[in-house]
Amino acid sequence: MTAPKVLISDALSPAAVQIFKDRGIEVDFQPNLGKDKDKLAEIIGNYDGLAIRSATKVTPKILEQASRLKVIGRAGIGVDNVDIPAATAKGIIVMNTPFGNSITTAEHAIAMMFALAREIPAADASTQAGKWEKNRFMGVEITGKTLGIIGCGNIGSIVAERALGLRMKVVAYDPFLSPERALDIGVEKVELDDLLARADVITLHTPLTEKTKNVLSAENIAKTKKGVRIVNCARGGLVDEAALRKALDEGHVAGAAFDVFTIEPATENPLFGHPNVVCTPHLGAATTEAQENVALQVAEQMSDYLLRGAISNAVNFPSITAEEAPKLKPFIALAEKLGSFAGQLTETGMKSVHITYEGTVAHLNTRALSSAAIAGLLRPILQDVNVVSAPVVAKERGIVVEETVREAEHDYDALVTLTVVTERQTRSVAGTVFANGKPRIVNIKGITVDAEFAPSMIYVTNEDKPGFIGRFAGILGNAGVNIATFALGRDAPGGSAIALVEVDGEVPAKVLEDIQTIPGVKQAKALTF
Ligand SMILES: NC(=O)C1=CN([C@@H]2O[C@H](COP(=O)(O)OP(=O)(O)OC[C@H]3O[C@@H](n4cnc5c(N)ncnc54)[C@H](O)[C@@H]3O)[C@@H](O)[C@H]2O)C=CC1
Ligand SMILES: O=C(O)CCC(=O)C(=O)O
Repeated sequence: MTAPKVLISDALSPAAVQIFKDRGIEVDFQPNLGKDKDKLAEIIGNYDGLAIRSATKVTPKILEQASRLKVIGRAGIGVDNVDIPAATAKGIIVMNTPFGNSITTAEHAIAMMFALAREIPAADASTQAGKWEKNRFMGVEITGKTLGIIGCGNIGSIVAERALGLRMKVVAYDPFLSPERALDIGVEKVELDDLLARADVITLHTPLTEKTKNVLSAENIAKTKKGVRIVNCARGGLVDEAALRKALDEGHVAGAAFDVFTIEPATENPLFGHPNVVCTPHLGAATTEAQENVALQVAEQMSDYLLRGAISNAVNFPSITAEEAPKLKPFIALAEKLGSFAGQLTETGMKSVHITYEGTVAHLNTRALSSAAIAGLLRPILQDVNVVSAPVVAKERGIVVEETVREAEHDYDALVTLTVVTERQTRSVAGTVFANGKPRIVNIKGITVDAEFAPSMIYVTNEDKPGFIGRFAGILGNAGVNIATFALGRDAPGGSAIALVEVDGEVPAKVLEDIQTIPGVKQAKALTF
């Protein structure tokens, strides 16, 4: 196997380069490339992995050229510079490092709050200009004031902890914060309007989503306490910058400290130039410690995926540990092949898919297995679908996916059963993995069979009547198609029967037509795996 190749297109700590090298991965470190999208598009096709911070924008145009890209690693938290749906559609894993820079970013928010409270940047500029304006600067004390945190996740809760240490009162608005967690952190969970009315300082720590965009709109800014100070170290776009400027100009808002802006790099912005505004150029994560953390973590995670198939902190795929990956691999192949079997036989719209995991397989990562099964199922119809994109594609098409896990209730150590409900019928197929690691199909529509998945197969359903095998073999022999293996099954003597036949080479359409003419044959289909 040739060594995977990774491109680092942003200013990551060089620690990442060393990790990739130590793990045997070829690495190109081009810290300024992210800003040159044409050059990035030109060379991205040479890489299996792309490690970035926030300067590189991974757009559909870049992804179009990324023919062998398997993983994008964001050394940081926000992945809004990556087009996740486009990456997912191409089967590219997108991972981030959700905790590596949280403390540093929380500290930046606290630093910004103090900078506002004591006007440190303006006082510094004035002092260094030789003005000694001791009477110009009159700050406010933080102790006893109320901090309103919008978004109390990793960073928000660290900010809360620090603020409580500063003897502030902390209220938090976060619809996903449980009352127990709020109690644990020591914050009062409140509604947004309550926070707006009570906070002396508001700090934002949510991602930018449709729901959080302009969470501090003109209308909401108007609901804040007069003299409020606003800190944004999360994402540009959470606050309506023009409305905030107006509120600053009118003296309703006493100060604003922004690290992030609606348009970045921010070379101009409505907030710029106001005397009570403090700005930093997206420095929230910029400490040596945080950058080492995220660089090391992203390099480890990407290497683990490229070399061992382990997935952690992916935003578009369930996690798979390095220990789990080899155990999962044969079952991923089984799930994909069972899906493919059902997909190749499905001719009408699918309504739902039910996947049952029994025995030892029930203890594996069934979400990953279900993604593989759905990819196999949809690929005969959609081609471009893959293990990463399959669940999203199924959802878009209105296909309901359900999973059941249970202890073994049969002879197999592990059994995966896939049931597909279409507009016309319900079809089940089940398989297992033998000790040699090879997936086998063991049941079709309730009829026991035993066959390996072969590159070229013929699937026949027929009435269990004498004479079928002789005629079938005759048709294949006359057409020069060699039979490699032959698996038969039936529900009862004289009942419904199934033949799953491995052949060498492609099955000519004429052969299938002739098989259909054998008395009692209901369906004959060529399958490929
Ligand atoms: N300035 C910088 O350099 C950095 C900025 N960030 C940004 O900080 C933000 C927060 O990061 P983490 O705390 O790690 O994320 P997180 O996912 O742990 O926390 C986000 C919180 O926002 C809450 N939330 C989601 N929708 C909400 C809504 N509509 N209203 C209120 N709360 C809502 C979530 O429930 C969650 O608790 C991210 O957007 C990230 O991009 C992160 C690191 C550095
Ligand atoms: O890499 C950076 O400096 C930006 C960090 C950030 O915004 C994030 O991790 O979400």
